[in-house]
Amino acid sequence: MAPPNSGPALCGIDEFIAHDFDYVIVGGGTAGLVVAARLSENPSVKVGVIEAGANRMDDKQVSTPALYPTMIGREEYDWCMSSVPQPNAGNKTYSMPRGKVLGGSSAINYLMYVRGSRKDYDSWAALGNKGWGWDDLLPYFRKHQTLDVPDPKALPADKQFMPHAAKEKYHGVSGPIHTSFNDHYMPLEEEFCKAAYEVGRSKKTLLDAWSGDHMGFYSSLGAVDRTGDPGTRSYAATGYLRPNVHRPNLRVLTEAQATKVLLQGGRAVGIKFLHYGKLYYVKAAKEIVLSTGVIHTPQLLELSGIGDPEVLGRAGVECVIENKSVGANFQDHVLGGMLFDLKDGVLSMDQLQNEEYAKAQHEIYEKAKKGPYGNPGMLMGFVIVNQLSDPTFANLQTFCIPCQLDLSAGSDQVQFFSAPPKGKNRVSLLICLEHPLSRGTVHISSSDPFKPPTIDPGYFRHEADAKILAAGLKWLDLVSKHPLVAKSLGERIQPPPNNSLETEEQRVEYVKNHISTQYHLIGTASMGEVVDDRLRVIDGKGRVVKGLRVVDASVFPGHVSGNIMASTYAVGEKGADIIKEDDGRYGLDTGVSTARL
Ligand SMILES: Cc1cc2nc3c(=O)[nH]c(=O)nc-3n(C[C@H](O)[C@H](O)[C@H](O)COP(=O)(O)OP(=O)(O)OC[C@H]3O[C@@H](n4cnc5c(N)ncnc54)[C@H](O)[C@@H]3O)c2cc1C
Repeated sequence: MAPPNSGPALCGIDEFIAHDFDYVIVGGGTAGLVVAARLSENPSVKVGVIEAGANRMDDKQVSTPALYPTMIGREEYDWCMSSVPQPNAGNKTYSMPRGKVLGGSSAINYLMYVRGSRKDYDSWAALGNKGWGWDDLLPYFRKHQTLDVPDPKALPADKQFMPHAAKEKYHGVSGPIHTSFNDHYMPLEEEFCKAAYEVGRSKKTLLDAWSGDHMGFYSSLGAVDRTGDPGTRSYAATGYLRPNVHRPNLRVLTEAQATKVLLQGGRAVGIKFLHYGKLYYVKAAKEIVLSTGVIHTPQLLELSGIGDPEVLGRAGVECVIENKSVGANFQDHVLGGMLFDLKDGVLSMDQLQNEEYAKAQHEIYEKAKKGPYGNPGMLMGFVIVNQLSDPTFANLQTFCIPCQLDLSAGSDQVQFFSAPPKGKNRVSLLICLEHPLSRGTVHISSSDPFKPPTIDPGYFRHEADAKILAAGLKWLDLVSKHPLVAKSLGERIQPPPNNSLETEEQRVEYVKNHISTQYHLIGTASMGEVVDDRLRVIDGKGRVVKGLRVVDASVFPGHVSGNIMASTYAVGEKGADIIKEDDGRYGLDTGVSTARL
């Protein structure tokens, strides 16, 4: 039985401003709620959280796993931001969905629970960020996770399809975020998996895709709870806040937007924020922790006078602390691929367009929390294209998602999820660039905190990125022609059949004009540049700004292969342990060494 979705910690404005906080966390999202939960474990430490979105823990759009597309582009859930036109990607502007709700992007994301490869994190450490390699982070991956162990009888016979997790070594058994394998999938997913192994000539020894080696193809874990609150999304609000809403030393204010970090003598002392049209201030005796995510963290730093003097000057903000790296190093995973009609009788999630089928499945979900509504698409894999072959380091991720995802409208997320023509069942075969060489920026263009920052993802700024994605498209074309997959496919809808993929030039041209974001933004307050390896904000000369840290996905210094929610939780957990260690009030047994093993 899940605990209640509200409690004293979720308070109103009068109570919030009446508190004296040690720590104020700005952004009650994926990482922010991890930090809030961990710091408030000590009852004598007072923690406040300011979140712009609302508490939607009671909302079925959030809790029903397969309803994720219905939240994109709606202001109750999504910040609804867009990029500037991308000259190397069809000159289009691209939607940049971000969760504006308690739990942040973990409340609206696609729930895929993936970890990068060992080498991804070892590269962070190799850049000089001490303590951020794979071996350092593994305890924090385990600490945030509960692996809901599936009933072996319910699993497919093919162990490659759902690699049995070696839970003792790589997985947590009592962390706040539940992860599980799907208990409903389409036969086509299993066949795609087998075909991809044959085409990819990958090794077949995948033991555990969460062990720092995820090469291969499989149905992934998802952040779906199958034991505590079965069939529902497990996310930062349900995992890290819900069990702690009774804590007297934790207060969370929702629908409050921070507009500035208050600095006094070079030290962060408080936050200015707006709540229902009224301005307020709140102080932090110890620290301010920015966890507002990859777009809003650089925005808040810049609005507060921390950044590149030229950028700040153009926006009419006085530079107080110079650091030219704020808002730079933006990276995203770019998604391309193909769309096929399925042959008559082969079903996909698009069948949910059929009212009768949808009603029947909805009833099954309501009663048993099973069926397509409780099981978002999870079939994925990691591939290496030959020109960049390092056997441990995937440069492409692939997906077989049993529904239409319209890449011809990939710049507009609402259209991307549009339904196929009535009666059609479709499948999307996707390929995603994992380690882009292109870099983008996120900067303010005005001192108005309510004007969204200028987001320039820099898609395909580096020509090699389009070539790697195009090589992935060629690989995907081969998988689609493998007899195991081809037997279910009807007409190729995208690229249209007359759009040849024979030459590299044709493939590059195609991918440049048919991409979507995979929503894996990172890097705008990069470790080593904007924060040090203890996540303290630094100036351009490496000097620490007292009382101010960043803990969210903006601190990732380089990209990881795979979806990044799990890495963000791990960064949140490790960030919290670092803060505890520096605080000195948590006792010896709550430091880094105690991450549960
Ligand atoms: C649509 C979508 C699908 C995705 N799918 C997957 C997936 O399947 N698997 C996966 O691993 N990853 C996925 N991701 C990525 C992953 O969810 C994010 O990278 C991660 O959750 C980011 O965490 P964060 O803590 O950095 O930011 P967020 O979780 O976005 O948290 C930031 C919080 O700060 C709040 N905030 C911002 N500005 C202010 C302000 N000024 N004042 C107060 N509050 C503010 C926001 O409202 C938000 O709650 C997806 C992301 C999206 C958007």
